[in-house]
Amino acid sequence: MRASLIQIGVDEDESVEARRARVASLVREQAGADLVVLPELWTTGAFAYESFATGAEPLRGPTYEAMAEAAREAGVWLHAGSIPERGEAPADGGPGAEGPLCNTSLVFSPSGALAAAYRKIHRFGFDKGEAVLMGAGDTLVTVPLPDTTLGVATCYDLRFPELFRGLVDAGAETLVVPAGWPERRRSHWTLLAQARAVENQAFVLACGTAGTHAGVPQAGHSIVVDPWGEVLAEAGPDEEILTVDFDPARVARTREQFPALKDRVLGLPPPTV
Ligand SMILES: NC(=O)CCC(=O)C(=O)O
Repeated sequence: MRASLIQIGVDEDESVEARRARVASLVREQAGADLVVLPELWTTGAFAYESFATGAEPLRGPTYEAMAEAAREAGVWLHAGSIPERGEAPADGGPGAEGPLCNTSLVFSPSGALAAAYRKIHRFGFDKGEAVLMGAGDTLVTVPLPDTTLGVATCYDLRFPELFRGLVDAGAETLVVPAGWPERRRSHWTLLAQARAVENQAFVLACGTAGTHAGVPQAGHSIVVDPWGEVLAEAGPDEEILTVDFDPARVARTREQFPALKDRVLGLPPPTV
């Protein structure tokens, strides 16, 4: 299987419309790949909190349309990263009522059909930013492809191993993590991507952004890790397309030859004091 991770530079000197057109063209250039992956919130920037509301789109908005068409034209599975999605206003909300905002990932099939939407479960920022501006998803999402099953998670989710175990229990073999990870915590990014791969005996495809937005330099360093925890490919700090060939059958082989997942002990009682 060939995957291309498009590590987009997200800077404020490019308009959302220009970036959307540029990204659509980069996706089209990946014809021949099986899977293309984009980062988190690449239209606005994951740390551009003031732009979440102004840059919000309905699920089937301009980014959806552009990415569906690009996936179809390239004939690839496309994890189109995430958008700030504005949900529908509640029917009884009164005039001017707005629907909730979510950090929503979109996955398209090679025919351009929406295969899955995943609303980020763990929102970043503690008592600020995304954590207060966005609503949280509550549903795990897997996507069956012809040769592997994707399990999807977004950025800060990478810090929560139980989410990934849930995906593995649901059949995931390739864990796809779009992100807008800051340079300041780059060592965590690499370490956590490798940890999620080793503990789940799965491929991890983690695609971040480059550039600087809202004063936050981005880490870049998109990374592909195999089920043994080895780094198959890693990008540098700048905009880059990271292309990697991998054999999805290695997941089943690794799980068979080193069957640690079978030794899980679930439902332990709390410690006694
Ligand atoms: N956009 C994010 O989820 C950022 C996460 C992050 O900076 C971290 O976990 O560290």
